[in-house]
Amino acid sequence: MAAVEVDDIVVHRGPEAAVDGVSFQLERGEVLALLGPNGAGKTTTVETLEGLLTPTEGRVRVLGLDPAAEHAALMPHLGAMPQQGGVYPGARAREVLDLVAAFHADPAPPGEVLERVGLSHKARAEWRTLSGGEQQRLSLALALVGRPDVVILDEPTAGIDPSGRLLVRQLIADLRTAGLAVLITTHDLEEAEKVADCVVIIDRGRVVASGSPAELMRAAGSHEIRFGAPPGLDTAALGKTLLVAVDEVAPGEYVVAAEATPSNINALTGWLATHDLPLADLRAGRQSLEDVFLRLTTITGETPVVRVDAARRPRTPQR
Ligand SMILES: Nc1ncnc2c1ncn2[C@@H]1O[C@H](COP(=O)(O)OP(=O)(O)OP(=O)(O)O)[C@@H](O)[C@H]1O
Repeated sequence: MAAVEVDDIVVHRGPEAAVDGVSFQLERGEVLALLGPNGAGKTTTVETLEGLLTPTEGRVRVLGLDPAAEHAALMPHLGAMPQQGGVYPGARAREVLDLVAAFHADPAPPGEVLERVGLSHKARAEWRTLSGGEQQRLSLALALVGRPDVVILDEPTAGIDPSGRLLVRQLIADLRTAGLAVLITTHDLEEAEKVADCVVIIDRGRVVASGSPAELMRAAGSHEIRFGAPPGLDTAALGKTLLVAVDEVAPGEYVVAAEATPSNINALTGWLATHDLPLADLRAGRQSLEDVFLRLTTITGETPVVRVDAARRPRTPQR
């Protein structure tokens, strides 16, 4: 049994379906990143996993439990970090953590948790006096103090400084190593690429791609060779030789839509040599997850250009 199972759920917020046929699974010891543009349905999905919203169609299970109908049984095992803290403004950081720890049968020592999120020095500070990033860190501590089996972190690094981001990434990696199932939503695609075993990209309430970051980048045909040479090369002729598209993306800067295999590099340098053209620089590259994301999601209000479904998830076909 997967730690989290989401099967073809439809979730309404008002008359509109904010989530419209989303499926994925998350195993223990895995990190899944839910990505998507603003309004895609990430928080709606997360709130459904937390039992705060109920799907009108489909099925959700967390540790085999229905999060809405079996909320009380699930809560001790689920650590959730909401997008907004929801903490009483006058409460002190350590007090809030102690309070939440007291609800759990076997909590982690609150002092240690505060230390792990780099907030020991603010233990006595009131919530309202914490900076945005510090509030985020405290929310993360609140999600972890009950020693959960499944952790859901809604934008865990939003507003957190670069060293805090590293800390959160390390923390997520530690949780995975400890065998927890970790689901994060994020707009930080570099973060998703670094920490996630599986990425699910949703747009307008539907899954447009899922798979490991590497699978997605491979499936999107994301390899390229970049090189510098004199401006105005005959890219059509070079493209014919290489049997792929060649673009001059800036004067004297070229991108070949091909993997940097020895034979492709050989063909490219051979063509330049034949035409007595100098090679200024040569880089083998891979597009980032951000490139893939932008290709797949609706950033202009038009229909997504490419749809990839690279991995075993979702199990059921998307509608
Ligand atoms: N309380 C609500 N009442 C009605 N509609 C809502 C409510 N909350 C969200 N929505 C709508 O549901 C859709 C999905 O919103 P959701 O918050 O799940 O998106 P998201 O992917 O988390 O976005 P973001 O990246 O901006 O946080 C949006 O169209 C949003 O306007």
